Amino acid sequence: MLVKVCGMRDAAALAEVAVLTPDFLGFIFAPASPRFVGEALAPELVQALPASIWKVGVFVNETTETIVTTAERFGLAAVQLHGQETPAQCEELSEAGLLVMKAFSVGKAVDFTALLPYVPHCDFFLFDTKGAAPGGNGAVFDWDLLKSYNLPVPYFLAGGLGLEHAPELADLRLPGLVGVDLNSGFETAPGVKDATRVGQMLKALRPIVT
Ligand SMILES: O=C(O)c1ccccc1N[C@@H]1O[C@H](COP(=O)(O)O)[C@@H](O)[C@H]1O
Repeated sequence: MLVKVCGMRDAAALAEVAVLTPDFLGFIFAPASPRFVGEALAPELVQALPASIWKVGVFVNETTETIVTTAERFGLAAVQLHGQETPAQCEELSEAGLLVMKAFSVGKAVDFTALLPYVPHCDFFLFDTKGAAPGGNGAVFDWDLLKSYNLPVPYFLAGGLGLEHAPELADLRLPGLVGVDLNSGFETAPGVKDATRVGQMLKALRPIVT
């Protein structure tokens, strides 16, 4: 199971979590989020992270130009699009050399056919719980809705995941599921990850991590 730890904005916590070598580290560039990177992290700090960790910029309805400029500034190799971004914008970002992860909000039902135009332009999908904010709502959705997923794009499961979900996630088998996204459930304050809890989750999901 791939693990993405999202919403990094505290330099000390970032250093502690990076040592645990999650597969992906996420940085939020949505100004309305309490996890907005803003001036909290120097670009050089993000650029200096181990090359083995994918650095992901999370954006909500930003222009392609802003996303590409931010990615270059922080040395991001991947983008997570967490708003109403179009398939055409996914294509532009993919052509700019970025790994593209398109997030979709899940409510009481999902229509996977609506995702078909995104298939050729995305490396991953991410399913998150529909809520008041575009992301980071800290709520879990009904994972059974993903049992009928039949598209060729692998996806991450997100939305309110916490350490209490570790046993269920370790055994979870859903078509297309390749990873999980850890965010507000692993914080001592918004944007301050608790490396101890992240480490425990990694150990549960990737038992070879010591
Ligand atoms: O975390 C945020 O503040 C945020 C803001 C805007 C877009 C995405 C955001 N986070 C993403 O939301 C999901 C679920 O987070 P949570 O576990 O419910 O806190 C996750 O993919 C984050 O990357």
